[in-house]
Amino acid sequence: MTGAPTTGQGPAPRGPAIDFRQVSLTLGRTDILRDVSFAVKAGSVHALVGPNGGGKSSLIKTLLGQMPHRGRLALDWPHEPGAIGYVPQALEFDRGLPMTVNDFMAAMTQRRPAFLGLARRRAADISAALERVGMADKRKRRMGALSGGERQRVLLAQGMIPAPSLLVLDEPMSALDEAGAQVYERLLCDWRRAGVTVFWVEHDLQAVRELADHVTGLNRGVLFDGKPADVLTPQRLLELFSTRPRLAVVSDEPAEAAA
Ligand SMILES: Nc1ncnc2c1ncn2[C@@H]1O[C@H](COP(=O)(O)OP(=O)(O)OP(=O)(O)O)[C@@H](O)[C@H]1O
Repeated sequence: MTGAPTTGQGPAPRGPAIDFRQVSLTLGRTDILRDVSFAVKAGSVHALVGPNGGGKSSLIKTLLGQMPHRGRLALDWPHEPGAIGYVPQALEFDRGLPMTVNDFMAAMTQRRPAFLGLARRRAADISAALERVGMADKRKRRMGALSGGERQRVLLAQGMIPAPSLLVLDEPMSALDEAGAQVYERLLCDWRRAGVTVFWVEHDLQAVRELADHVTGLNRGVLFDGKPADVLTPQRLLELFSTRPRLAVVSDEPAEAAA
């Protein structure tokens, strides 16, 4: 056992605590993240909110080791390191591609090429994951023929194989309809019960208020950090999503660029 903090409620966590300590990211000449410091408790559902372009996806990519950051980023696992599931914001692909849901799940979750079919070892996991998101009956549909919400359910399903101890979700609810949102809420309950750490970028602040244990506001740097009921105050939200600070930045640009 390590000294990972726990949520103080529910089961012993199987997911890691995460410590961001003065994490900065500069791409080209742009400061994307500046001295970002906050902690995610092991086994908690932790939401990340902020305006468009505030650096949320970049922080996720940094967490996944895909960005040349400065500062310290540590994952403190309660036991052996487990699997990390990642659900991206969207999936870019040619809609005309003859790729079924089964093909996509095979390509995402097994090493052998998808055209050789599903590995027997993975077939049961894939069926169970598609069942959990309500997509088992559409597994032979072409990915390009699915609605945005259905594609998002499939993206959630691929993030569940192999069973993750840490789930990193980039706006998983953005295209979900009401039924899809209920599916997602059930999954969150299951993950919380299993002690999985969930790090979740979300724009729907009502969902964050109802479903997250903790929330961090990010706009290049950390704006606030705490329990949703304490920190998501009307004044905070006004400041967070106000366009005025960005207009001030734009006014520094040459006139034609700002137009
Ligand atoms: N590879 C890159 N090179 C240069 N700038 C980048 C790169 N990736 C992202 N950025 C810039 O970093 C800033 C933060 O982008 P990011 O996608 O992390 O924000 P976000 O908070 O996830 O936004 P949204 O809510 O709109 O998805 C943006 O100004 C974006 O243009």
